[in-house]
Amino acid sequence: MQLKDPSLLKTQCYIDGQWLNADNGAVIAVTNPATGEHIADIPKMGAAEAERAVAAAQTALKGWQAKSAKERSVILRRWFDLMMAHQEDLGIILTSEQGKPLAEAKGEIAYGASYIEWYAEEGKRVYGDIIPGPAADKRVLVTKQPIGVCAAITPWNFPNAMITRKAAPALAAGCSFVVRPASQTPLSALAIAELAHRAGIPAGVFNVITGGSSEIGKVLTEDDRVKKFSFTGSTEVGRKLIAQCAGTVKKVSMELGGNAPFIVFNDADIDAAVEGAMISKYRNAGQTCVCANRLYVQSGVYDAFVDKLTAAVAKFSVGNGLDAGVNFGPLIDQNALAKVQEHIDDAKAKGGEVVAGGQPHALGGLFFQPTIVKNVTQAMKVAKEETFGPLAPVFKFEHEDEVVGYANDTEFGLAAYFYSRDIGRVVRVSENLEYGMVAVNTGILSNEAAPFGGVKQSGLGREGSKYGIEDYVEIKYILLAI
Ligand SMILES: NC(=O)C1=CN([C@@H]2O[C@H](COP(=O)(O)OP(=O)(O)OC[C@H]3O[C@@H](n4cnc5c(N)ncnc54)[C@H](OP(=O)(O)O)[C@@H]3O)[C@@H](O)[C@H]2O)C=CC1
Ligand SMILES: O=C(O)CCCC(=O)O
Repeated sequence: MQLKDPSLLKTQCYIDGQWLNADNGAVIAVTNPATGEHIADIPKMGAAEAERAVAAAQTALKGWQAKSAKERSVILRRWFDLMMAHQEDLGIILTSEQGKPLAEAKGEIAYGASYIEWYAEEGKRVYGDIIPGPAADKRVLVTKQPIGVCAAITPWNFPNAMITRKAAPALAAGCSFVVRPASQTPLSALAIAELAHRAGIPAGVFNVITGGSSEIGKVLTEDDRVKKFSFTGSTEVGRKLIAQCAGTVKKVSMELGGNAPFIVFNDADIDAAVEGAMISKYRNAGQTCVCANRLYVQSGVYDAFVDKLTAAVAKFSVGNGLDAGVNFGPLIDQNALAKVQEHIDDAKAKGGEVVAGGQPHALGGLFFQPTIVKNVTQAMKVAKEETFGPLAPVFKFEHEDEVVGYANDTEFGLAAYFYSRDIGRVVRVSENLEYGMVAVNTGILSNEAAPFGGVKQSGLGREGSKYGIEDYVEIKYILLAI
């Protein structure tokens, strides 16, 4: 890895301001999904080290919450500046462990850093209220206080932004934080810790621990010192972690699976819809929870849309994300490839027609061809399950009510997209889609100013925006008799 600042490549955990190995010296290998090359070994820590990280966060809490919001803001702003100053190196580390093309990785660094910038400001605006009391001699005061030690488990698909999106509001509110990143992508998390150290975040306020997911997860969800737990990942694991948090009645936030519909009506701007589908479907090789999973196209524009999408997909340059010109990287692992292939095979067996891709890429390894299948129906697996890969299944529909019914026929409710130029339809469909986020005439909706999150089994809580910090504070009511 050619870094301008090689000291950003950390291979130890960051606990209580110290760089540490696992007690027993065990390690986990990190490999580059594009090349299979071994990049680093990181500590395989367990319950004992996790308890120490929680203890450090508990000890550091007092000093951090005693600082003024403005003092915390100055430190967070420094963290943001450092992240942007090292955007190129952080991008290279991210691409090397995760696979997404370098331009996308650098985009994620800026996106991740934007949450730190946002909450450096928002932390100063955690307002309370003074409410007229129930009697003339009473005043009701409402204040918001940091919830306490916060913990998080994050996934491999956004190794930087899924950490900053949780840590920034926590730290801005005056909480301390322990994160356990995915074992496939720990190096981005450790680089973030190095920059937290350089920014002057006090020891114990921000901790990164790598290692066994169930062992560490058990401590982070069951230790009573942790007051708030946040997770991004699959719905299956999320359910388990919510249950584990129940024993100590922790506040939880969950960003879980999606099954995003992407609807194109006859009155849409088809070129804009194709452009939106390209980014919504194929960003990060289809591995985001807000990726379009089901493309519903009205019959009048179905053939034109499929033809234009097929032409656009043919222009992808697949390869190692660090190579110039590459804009489509590998998948994360063999399980991911197998799931994409399973969904394609199921669709083909039930009458779907592959019009682009359809199989592993000639480059071999973890590369899969960007794929489009047409003549897809509700009977196929792709209608119900999240593919989390580069497969665009295109369904045909006739009527607005029919497609809204299909779109809502899922236990998930994270993101939905649609294209239409009819203002009445835009309002109706936006209101009728049972999703936490709806994008109209655009294929990308994530930004730090907006509340990111889902309804139904896609999760609990919101991240980003003025709403995101609410999860990291407790409301205290003080009754004042005068
Ligand atoms: N909402 C989203 O953004 C994401 C959704 N997904 C969905 O999940 C599917 C499977 O992906 P996968 O990576 O396996 O997702 P997981 O939900 O299994 O992994 C997400 C994170 O949870 C950790 N984890 C897994 N099991 C436990 C456990 N029992 N206790 C504590 N932590 C745990 C993982 O650790 P480890 O390091 O061991 O993997 C990782 O850090 C994808 O195909 C996709 O459909 C996946 C990732 C992100
Ligand atoms: O897949 C995810 O959970 C990360 C969301 C990506 C985004 O913020 O757009």
